[in-house]
Amino acid sequence: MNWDDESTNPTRVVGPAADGEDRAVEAALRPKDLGEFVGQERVRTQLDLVLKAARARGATADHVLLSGAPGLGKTTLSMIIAAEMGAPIRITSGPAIQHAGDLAAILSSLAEGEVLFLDEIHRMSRPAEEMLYMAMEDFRVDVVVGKGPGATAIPLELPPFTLVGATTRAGLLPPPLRDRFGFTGHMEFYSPAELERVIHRSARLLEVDIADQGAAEIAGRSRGTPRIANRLLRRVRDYAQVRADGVITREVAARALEVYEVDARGLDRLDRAVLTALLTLFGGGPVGLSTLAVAVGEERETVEEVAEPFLVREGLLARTPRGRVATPAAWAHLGLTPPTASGQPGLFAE
Ligand SMILES: Nc1ncnc2c1ncn2[C@@H]1O[C@H](COP(=O)(O)OP(=O)(O)OP(=O)(O)O)[C@@H](O)[C@H]1O
Repeated sequence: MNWDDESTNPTRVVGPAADGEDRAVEAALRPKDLGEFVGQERVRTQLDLVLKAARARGATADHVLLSGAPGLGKTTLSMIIAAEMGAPIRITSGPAIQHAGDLAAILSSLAEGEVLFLDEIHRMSRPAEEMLYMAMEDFRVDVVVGKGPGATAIPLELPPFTLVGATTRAGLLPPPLRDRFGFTGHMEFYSPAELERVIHRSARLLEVDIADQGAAEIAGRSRGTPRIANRLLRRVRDYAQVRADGVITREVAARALEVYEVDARGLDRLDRAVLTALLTLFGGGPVGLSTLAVAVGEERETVEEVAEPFLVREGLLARTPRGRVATPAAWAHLGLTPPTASGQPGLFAE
């Protein structure tokens, strides 16, 4: 099974990247203003001040950098910024801008005050990135015409605009780019209570009948991510329609998510396979990544990049210099007992 490309992998119901169905329904579920946007109090309060101050000055808002994992609401916030400023928005991404000319074409066609949302800004090409520095600071680009010794740079004035850059890793951005943003917002994973609010709101929009406990059950399995919460809600709705009376109760949600192999903590089959192998075959570790990957019949990269980040975040697995090690919480989660002194003691075993 190919788990690597989460964007095309239809089997991973807890993958954070958007799939085709997500894209089709997300537009309808996006909050339209800051008041509707759930959670992220700090970013919301700070952004509210930035936008209100810009509006009061009759100016274009400062450039904004949003960092955080996929599915936490960066695209949604960029649309809210445009809406709050009463400005149009243009959406593109770093990988779509291969040449500086691609960027020049976009920048030169922006309207005054327009918001340019640049997703995955860390994946832009170097020449485009350098052009962006000048555009952000001076609202000007140099368009190079011709090649070789005869090439000339023609300066082009741009209307003031607001760049909203999004990145999963702010640390990957070169400091000169990072420094040109007036405001940086770090998006955190959502608490279960916040996800419950997201789920109730989406259920209302999708006209799905859901009990508080049903929403809590889905929230607990959504890995801190609204996109996953909305996707699980849709899968549970299907189950409720076909196998129950359409109402999402706690039992219906739990049964539905069992069908999709998402456990009470949001682990899926791959996550559990990795943990089970670590505990049952290697006594909780330490064990090398390659050995662990062979044991679960997956590629090293799949284990390292798809399964491990969430297991580490949940405090179920630790990456140590000696190899992968299960924590006491991992034994408890799978209902297993760690080996005693007569067995093979793990790093965390007493
Ligand atoms: N704070 C929030 N309140 C309510 N819904 C939210 C919130 N954040 C995200 N969502 C929902 O989650 C979905 C995914 O959000 P969005 O596309 O903005 O994430 P993203 O961070 O841009 O992801 P990616 O980096 O993969 O593009 C949206 O449909 C939106 O409805």
